[in-house]
Amino acid sequence: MTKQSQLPDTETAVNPYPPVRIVNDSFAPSLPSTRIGEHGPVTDATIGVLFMAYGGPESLDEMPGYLADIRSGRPTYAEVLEEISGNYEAIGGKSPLPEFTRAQIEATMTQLQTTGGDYRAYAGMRHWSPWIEDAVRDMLDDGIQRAVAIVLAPHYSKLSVEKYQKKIKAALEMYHGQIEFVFVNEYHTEPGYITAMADRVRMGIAEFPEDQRGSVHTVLSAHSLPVRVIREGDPYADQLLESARLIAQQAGLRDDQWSWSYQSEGRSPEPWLGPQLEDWLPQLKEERGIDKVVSIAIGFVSDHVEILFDIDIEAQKVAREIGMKLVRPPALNTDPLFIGTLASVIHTKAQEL
Ligand SMILES: C=CC1=C(C)c2cc3[nH]c(cc4nc(cc5[nH]c(cc1n2)c(C)c5CCC(=O)O)C(CCC(=O)O)=C4C)c(C)c3C=C
Ligand SMILES: [Fe+2]
Ligand SMILES: [Fe+2]
Repeated sequence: MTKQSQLPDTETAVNPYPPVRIVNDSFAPSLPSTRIGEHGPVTDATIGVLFMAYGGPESLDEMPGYLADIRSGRPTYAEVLEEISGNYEAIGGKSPLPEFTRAQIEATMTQLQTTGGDYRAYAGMRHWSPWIEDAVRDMLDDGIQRAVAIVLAPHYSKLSVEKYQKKIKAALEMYHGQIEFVFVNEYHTEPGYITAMADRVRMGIAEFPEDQRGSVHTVLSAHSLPVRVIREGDPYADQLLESARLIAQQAGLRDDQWSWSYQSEGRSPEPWLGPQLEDWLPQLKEERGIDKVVSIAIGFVSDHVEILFDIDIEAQKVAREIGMKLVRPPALNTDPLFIGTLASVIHTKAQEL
């Protein structure tokens, strides 16, 4: 999300609302249960796989609760609620993230079944239902003793992956349960992920007429974080650049044919990592005369609001205003190379159990 509303003190807080899902008769959530796919009897050989994702509201009614959780109970102001709800309205009134998450888990489990391992899938969201805590409770109820935990985000940060992992540990304490977990921390240099992203670059360039392709510039981006976090030693920014260089190399881009930017800066007043995509595009145009761009968000593995709104609507608007053609190929979603990567890192990690 962008920093449209830096907040004056005078605004009115509209919550804390409790972060609970509002359910009505016609509501069918994409992830109605933490258990995904076949769930027969658990044996000593069974390995649980806990897939974790950010979570997203599936109706605008859920927005106050969702934001209350993201903001860790700090009040959400009316202007912020209105602005973020407006962003979701612009992309269809709901987050597509839970649906993509389910599809990614189902596809990964199909791949994992070919390894001969007895894997059982669970879904747990960090900021919305079904919660990571629900998944851990269901795993304990099912008698799971050993498990792999993976976040549907390839880069490690103490503000992302570590927080998901801490939720598992807190849930085990809360339920006085014991499961031996091994954690996939990152998979940002896995060849399948890199190749799948490089394919997206090629896909984007192919959208331009053949005689223009040599002058297309690719901007790789990821969610910004406060600069302070990186100064404290967080590996997130280094991992992103490592991925970006590998993707550009794999896509056959020269150094002048690609660049890096951050996106979706949060609202806190401290400095966030930049440049932000919507500032970087005009700079590319002014300083280097670039007017054809492919935009790829390499830190996200599915199409959700940070892409569908922040790039497809906001960055597109900036591009149009400066006479730039911006192409944004689809996110990885259920790309077989990416799904193969997930299955392979999970299976490799499971050997540690
Ligand atoms: C690496 C860090 C982050 C990733 C990846 C990330 C993904 C992500 N975020 C949203 C939606 C929202 N995020 C918001 C705030 C927010 N996000 C991060 C970090 C990552 N998010 C931070 C540090 C913050 C600030 C939190 C705070 O304490 O205020 C918000 C709230 C409003 C806003 O600031 O814009 C939303 C909404 C999605 C959908 C997403 C993708 C999976
Ligand atoms: Fe955001
Ligand atoms: Fe976020």
